[in-house]
Amino acid sequence: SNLCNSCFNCVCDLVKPVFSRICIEGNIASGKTTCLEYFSKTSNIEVLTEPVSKWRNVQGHNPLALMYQDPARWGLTLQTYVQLTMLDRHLSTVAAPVRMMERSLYSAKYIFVENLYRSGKMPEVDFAVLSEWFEWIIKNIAIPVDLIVYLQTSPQTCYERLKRRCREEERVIPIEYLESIHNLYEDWLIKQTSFKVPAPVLVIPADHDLQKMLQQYEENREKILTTGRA
Ligand SMILES: Nc1ncnc2c1ncn2[C@@H]1O[C@H](COP(=O)(O)OP(=O)(O)O)[C@@H](O)[C@H]1O
Ligand SMILES: O=c1ccn([C@H]2C[C@H](O)[C@@H](COP(=O)(O)O)O2)c(=O)[nH]1
Repeated sequence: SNLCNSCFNCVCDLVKPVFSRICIEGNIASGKTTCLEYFSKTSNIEVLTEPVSKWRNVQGHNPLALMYQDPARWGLTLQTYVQLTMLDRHLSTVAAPVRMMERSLYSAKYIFVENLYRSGKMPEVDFAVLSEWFEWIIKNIAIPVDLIVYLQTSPQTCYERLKRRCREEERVIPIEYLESIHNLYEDWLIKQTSFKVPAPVLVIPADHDLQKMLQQYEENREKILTTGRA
C-alpha cells in the first residue's frame, strides 16, 4: 500500500487515492479555459486544456471546421478523433496531486455525439459505431473522475462570448446550437435524467463578469481541490 499511496497513477481500489481528478464541464465559450487558467497559477495542480488544436489540425486536416461545414458527413470523423484525444488525456501520466481537465470522454459522447444524432445530423450507423466504441472503452478501461465542476451559463451568454472570441470555425454556430448543448448538459448534470453521471457535480453559476467568477473560484477553492483526496 506504500506504493499505492505514493503513486499518482494507481487506480486500484484498495487504498484511497492521494490525488483528485476534476473535469470542468460547460457549454461552448462558457469560460472553462479561463477557469483552468486561473487555477493553473496554484502550485500542485496539473491543468489539461481541451485538445482543440489537434481537432483543428490532424496531419494538416481540420475536422472541426469540416464538421461545422457538413455535420452529416464529418460528425463521425471529428467525434472519433475527439474520443481518441480525450482518452489519451484521461490516461496520461498524472503529474501533480490535483488534475484539472477541460471536458471529458463522457461529455464528448453524452453531449456532442448525442446532439449530432438527436438533431438528425448523424446517420444511425455512425452513431451505432461511435456508441460501440464508447461502451467498449468505459467497460474495459478505468476512466476515473472524482468531481465534475459544471459552469452553468445561459446560451445567450455563451453566444455573446463565442462571438467575441471569434474562432473561425465557430462563425456558423447559431444560438439554437448552444441551446441544444445547454439542454443536454442540464439533463445530464442538473436533472440527471439522461446518462449516468460519473462523479459528484459542483455547479458554479457562470453568467457573471470575470471579477465575480474569480471570486466564486476562490470561495470554492477548498471544496474543489480537496475532493477525492485522502
Ligand atoms: N466571466 C466572463 N465574462 C466575460 N467574458 C468572459 C468570461 N469568462 C471568459 N470570457 C471570455 O469569453 C470567451 C470564452 O471563454 P473561454 O474561457 O475560452 O471559454 P471555453 O473554454 O468554455 O470555451 C473568451 O474570449 C474569454 O476571454
Ligand atoms: O466532443 C466535442 C467537443 C467539442 N466540440 C467543439 C465545440 C467547440 O466548437 C469546440 C470546443 O470549444 P470550447 O470552447 O472549449 O467549448 O469543439 C465538438 O464538436 N465535439
